[in-house]
Amino acid sequence: MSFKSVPVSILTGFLGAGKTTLLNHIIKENPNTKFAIIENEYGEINIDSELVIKTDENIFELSNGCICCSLNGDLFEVLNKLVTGKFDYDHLIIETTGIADPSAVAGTFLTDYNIQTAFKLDGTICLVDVENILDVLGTDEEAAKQVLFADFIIFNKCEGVEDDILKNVEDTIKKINPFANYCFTDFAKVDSKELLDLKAYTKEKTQFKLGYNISKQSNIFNVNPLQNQHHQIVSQSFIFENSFDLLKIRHYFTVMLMIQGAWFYRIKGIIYIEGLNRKLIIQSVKGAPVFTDGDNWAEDEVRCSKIVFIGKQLKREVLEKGLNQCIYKT
Ligand SMILES: Nc1nc2c(ncn2[C@@H]2O[C@H](COP(=O)(O)OP(=O)(O)OP(=O)(O)O)[C@@H](O)[C@H]2O)c(=O)[nH]1
Repeated sequence: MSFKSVPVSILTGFLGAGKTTLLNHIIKENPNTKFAIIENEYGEINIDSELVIKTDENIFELSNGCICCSLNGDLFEVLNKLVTGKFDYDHLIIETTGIADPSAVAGTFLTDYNIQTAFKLDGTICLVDVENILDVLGTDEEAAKQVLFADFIIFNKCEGVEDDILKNVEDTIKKINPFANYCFTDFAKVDSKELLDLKAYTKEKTQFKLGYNISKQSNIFNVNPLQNQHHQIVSQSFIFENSFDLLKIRHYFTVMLMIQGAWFYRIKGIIYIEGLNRKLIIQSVKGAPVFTDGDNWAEDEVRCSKIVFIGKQLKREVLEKGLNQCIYKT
């Protein structure tokens, strides 16, 4: 049983804003800190945990739902496991889904007496994709909740964005949340020492932030009971055991996003390509796909592809048919 009060940082930000990129940056910048990481993915399969750089961190996955609503019970279970198990860690980082309301996650640490004894919420960090945020704020209220609740805002993906657009984004975000500290960057390169030591949740500030009275006895399952709807945002996850044809799959994603890109908020996948010893990573954030090399397949690893689509009005059978056409054929 651990009796130390471990600091907790919550990473929030809309789909594809750069949360996993920040997480990897934090891990790299702090080799002497042992992190426990909770990865929540809005799909049945968890891609992010495989995209986090491999160290000896303790990584826990919460998939198939959003941490701020249906998965709150699972979060509670992982926290119990961390407290009662033989895990060695100095700091807990929770990467929420891109559509999570971080106040509900923070509430877990502020309303449950046992959890409060073991963990100390340090702060909520929100990634803002400066290229997409204005569009997203207009259509998805989750994005505004994330900005509103943040203690530190990272304006990410700034390279090449014109100054007047940046200024517009900054003004808009400051209107939503004038209290957070913030910085502008690319690939989430920030001073992580400062980020992990925000000390944002003093008792007085907490009550103000959450907007409701905190009772030591309240039950975490009752936090924000009405906010378990994420509009029409759906996720469709696929696992394929057969290998894909490199040219066909690249062509499929490029053309599909060109024609129907508006419906897709986020695509990420780890793809098994015939003839390649490396995994192929596909990423798309409201736009053209980006393909990068992943790690080599380990000798004992079962090769398969995992692909998650998140967006509106996504038809599973159509996606499945398209992907099936890209399977490698001899
Ligand atoms: N050009 C550019 N790409 C970036 C930057 N930061 C992150 N990316 C890329 O944007 C994509 C999404 O980044 P992630 O870190 O996975 O975003 P995320 O917020 O964790 O995504 P979800 O968990 O799906 O919501 C990846 O392909 C990143 O490499 C940046 O500053 N500039």
